[in-house]
Amino acid sequence: YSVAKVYSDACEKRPQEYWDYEQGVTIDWGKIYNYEIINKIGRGKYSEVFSGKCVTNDKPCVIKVLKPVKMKKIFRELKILTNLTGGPNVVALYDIVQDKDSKIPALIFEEVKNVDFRTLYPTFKLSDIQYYFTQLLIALDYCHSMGIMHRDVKPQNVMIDPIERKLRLIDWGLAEFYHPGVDYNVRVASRYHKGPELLVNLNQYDYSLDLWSVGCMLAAIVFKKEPFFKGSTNPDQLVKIAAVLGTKEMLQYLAKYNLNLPSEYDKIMKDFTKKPWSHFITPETTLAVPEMVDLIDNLLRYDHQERLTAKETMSHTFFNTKFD
Ligand SMILES: CN1CCn2c1nc1c(Br)c(Br)c(Br)c(Br)c12
Ligand code: NA
Repeated sequence: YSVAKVYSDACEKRPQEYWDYEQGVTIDWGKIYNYEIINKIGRGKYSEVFSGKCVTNDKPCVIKVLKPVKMKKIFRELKILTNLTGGPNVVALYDIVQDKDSKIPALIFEEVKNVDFRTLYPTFKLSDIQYYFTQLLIALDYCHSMGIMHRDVKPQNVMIDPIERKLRLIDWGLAEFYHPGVDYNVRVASRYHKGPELLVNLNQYDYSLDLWSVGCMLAAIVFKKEPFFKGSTNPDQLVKIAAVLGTKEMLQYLAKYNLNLPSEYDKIMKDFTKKPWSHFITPETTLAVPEMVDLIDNLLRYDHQERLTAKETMSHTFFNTKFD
């Protein structure tokens, strides 16, 4: 049994309609003819994404056309977006429109002039990491305080406009409301950013899952290894984690939560010694200052209960040190 260290009562202290999306969501549908599609900018498992324009005010927008999935999942994303929109560094939802014949909802968002992370991150100095990761942590502490885990934190879901120094957390399609004692689906997040709890079927996870993903993002930038844990399959993802954090330490983690290593690991798990973080430092990893390494060490923990919370992370010495 595991309960979140923080914000464990965020949902129960709010009225049922705040978190109960099963009853359906009253949608104040906008008008689809108010929006013009300009270009396709992306496509995922659950949606196609376009740059667009709002014809009434000529403002640019992003149009996320949902692929037909269970209405319950659509209601969940809509409920979460309406609860969070307007919050710090959460992508603003402008409108919800329905394609008249297909009846599929399309979400209209504020536009962020995003620069792809593969181009942007290598330009980061320590002060940029301090600034942008503070903005990301502000968004995460906010959504956690609102009883919501994002569950898909990764560079592709963190839009950054370096000109305006604007950061927005996007794609709340996998986000979920946190309730103590609930067994959650472990098939969430994207492989390279999946926390160990998802890979060992620890279903009672919480907001701390998002902080594992933040740790993966920081380690990839600082140790110049994108992604930091590159598993070829979900089971291999845990092997890649154990190769760094150690196999004995993993077994101690499993024992704490009375979990057995799922059988798919029998043939692939090896007996790895825990690597010191210095193992990843080279003459090129100039960003790997002691304060950063200590921060990464306190995020990339097997045990989700040991990880820093979003608020604790913002108070870590790394964010309170002046780097030249
Ligand atoms: C695949 N790409 C590239 C840029 N971009 C993509 N998906 C986006 C979504 Br969903 C939103 Br909401 C916003 Br805002 C931006 Br910008 C997005
Ligand atoms: Na989105």
